[in-house]
Amino acid sequence: MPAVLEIEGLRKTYKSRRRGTRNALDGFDMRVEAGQVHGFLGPNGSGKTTTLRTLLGLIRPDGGRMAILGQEVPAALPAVAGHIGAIVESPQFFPHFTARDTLSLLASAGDVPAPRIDEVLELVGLRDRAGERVKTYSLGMKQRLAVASALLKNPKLLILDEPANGLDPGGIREMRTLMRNLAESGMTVVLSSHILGEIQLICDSVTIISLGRRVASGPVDEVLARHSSGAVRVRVEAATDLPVAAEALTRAGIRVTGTEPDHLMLTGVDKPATVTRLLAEQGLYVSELTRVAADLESVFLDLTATAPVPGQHRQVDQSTKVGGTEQPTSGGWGA
Ligand SMILES: Nc1ncnc2c1ncn2[C@@H]1O[C@H](COP(=O)(O)OP(=O)(O)OP(=O)(O)O)[C@@H](O)[C@H]1O
Repeated sequence: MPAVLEIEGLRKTYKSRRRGTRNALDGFDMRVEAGQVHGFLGPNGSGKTTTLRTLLGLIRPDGGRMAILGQEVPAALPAVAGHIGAIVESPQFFPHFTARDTLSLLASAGDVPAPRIDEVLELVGLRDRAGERVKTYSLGMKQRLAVASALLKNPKLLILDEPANGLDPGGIREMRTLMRNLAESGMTVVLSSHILGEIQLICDSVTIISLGRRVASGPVDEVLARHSSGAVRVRVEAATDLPVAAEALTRAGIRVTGTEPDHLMLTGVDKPATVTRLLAEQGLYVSELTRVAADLESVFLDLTATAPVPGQHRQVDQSTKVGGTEQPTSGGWGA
């Protein structure tokens, strides 16, 4: 079966007189199979929005190819646009309109039959509040209205940029249930998110992007299994010594992917005895050293510290880490 979404070698360079040249996408690949909830992950500035905007024909790429539902885009966008629902920029609604007014306006503009309005209101759980003005809605309700508007055309592919952004835990859970229900009804959902625990719960598969290139992709379980090797939790006798421990391990080329109040998370540890030795050299005594299955967050943090090899044009999956510990300049984390 052809992929619902296929991207190969996508390139985009922004040029501006003030900021110079910036490679936002540097030969990026992505593939999403039908009926999946697919997570699109990357640090700030890694190229997610550029990818989604390029897919939707809002930005012209400098190279590479893209296909949606088996048709090459942007050439076939007029033919496939009716099968795509997308929220890439924060949608703006008329504050004095009700949700029903808003959807009616969009439905008549898009030739969507009126009964579909009630269907989408039901799907996103806004039917009871559909007669209230949007300005009285919570952020979560506005997000659900945005999803409802993207669902009007009953798309085969739904693309959502940060759908859980700013939502409280209850809102995030509702969004999760909605995504799963949509996938079960046969829709393919691509969502970018910064909430990695959420992506791990919600998604069947993921693509991780860093510095405009793919660093990992595949079913969530496989990505975790492939990148879990060498994940270790370490405690020392006095928790106040953890910063010294982290520094010594980092100096020796071990990646510290998490610093908790009472322990450190490490990756890339071939021999746990190395950790014991390095810490003993600092006069620190290990009280726990446990191999753990990595979660998506630690895999992500590890992978996005991976930089392309200068001068080589290939996916970062095969490239090396810069200095073992260096973070990409465009890295960073959080919304
Ligand atoms: N219009 C533009 N002009 C110049 N540079 C841009 C423009 N838009 C994006 N960039 C740069 O391209 C790179 C990729 O940006 P992009 O917005 O695609 O990243 P992102 O992964 O969506 O980030 P975030 O998670 O912060 O939204 C960044 O270095 C960004 O500064």
